Amino acid sequence: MLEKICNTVCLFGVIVSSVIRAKYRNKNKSQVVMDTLRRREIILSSLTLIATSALPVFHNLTNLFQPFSFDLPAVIRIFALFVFLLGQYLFILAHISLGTMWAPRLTIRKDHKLIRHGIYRYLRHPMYLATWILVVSQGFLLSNWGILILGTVVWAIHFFLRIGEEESMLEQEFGREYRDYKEKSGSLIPSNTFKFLAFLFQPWKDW
Ligand SMILES: C[S@@+](CC[C@H](N)C(=O)[O-])C[C@H]1O[C@@H](n2cnc3c(N)ncnc32)[C@H](O)[C@@H]1O
Repeated sequence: MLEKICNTVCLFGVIVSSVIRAKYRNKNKSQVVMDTLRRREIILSSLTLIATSALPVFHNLTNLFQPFSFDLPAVIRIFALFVFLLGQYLFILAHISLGTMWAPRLTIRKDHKLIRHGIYRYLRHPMYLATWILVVSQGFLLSNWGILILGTVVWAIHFFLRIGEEESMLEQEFGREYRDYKEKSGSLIPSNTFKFLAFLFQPWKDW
């Protein structure tokens, strides 16, 4: 029963993320003026999508990674379920705050604005934090080494290659404003934990 719930939540999570991304992708029509490392980003984004979303869904439907399954006490699975839902929540909040400035690759748009409100007030990379949480908790939810290791390794490569490039690109575009923002926010760990937690309980006060 618990296994079925976990599998369904994972599937549901992939559907929710895809719907959100499609919504913001369609909204964003303004011209791209900078597309840093385009080819590398297309390849890495595709691999990340396959390893963290497509394969888990495929496994869910076909038992593709069955030989890599492991047993997990119910209490750890339930914990992983809550962590996974927290990751989804952060992912949704980050999309709401970043709005039309969101892009799947490293791009700067015409009239690009630096977002410093909502969840970005505390964290510069809430989507990446959410992705870390989702990738790891998903491996435990599905209790499968194949899903856990493949997703984590592919995402880790993408994350470590991308994060420095993204910060340099934004610093080049926004200069002093970005350096000031960097001083006042955390990368993956919130600058002010208490205010951050308060924000998570009432995000509508500062979308
Ligand atoms: C996939 S999003 C990830 C955003 C962020 N790193 C995160 O983890 O939430 C990458 C795009 O967001 C844009 N971006 C990242 N931080 C931004 C900010 N604070 N304001 C505006 N655009 C931002 C970049 O231009 C890039 O094209």
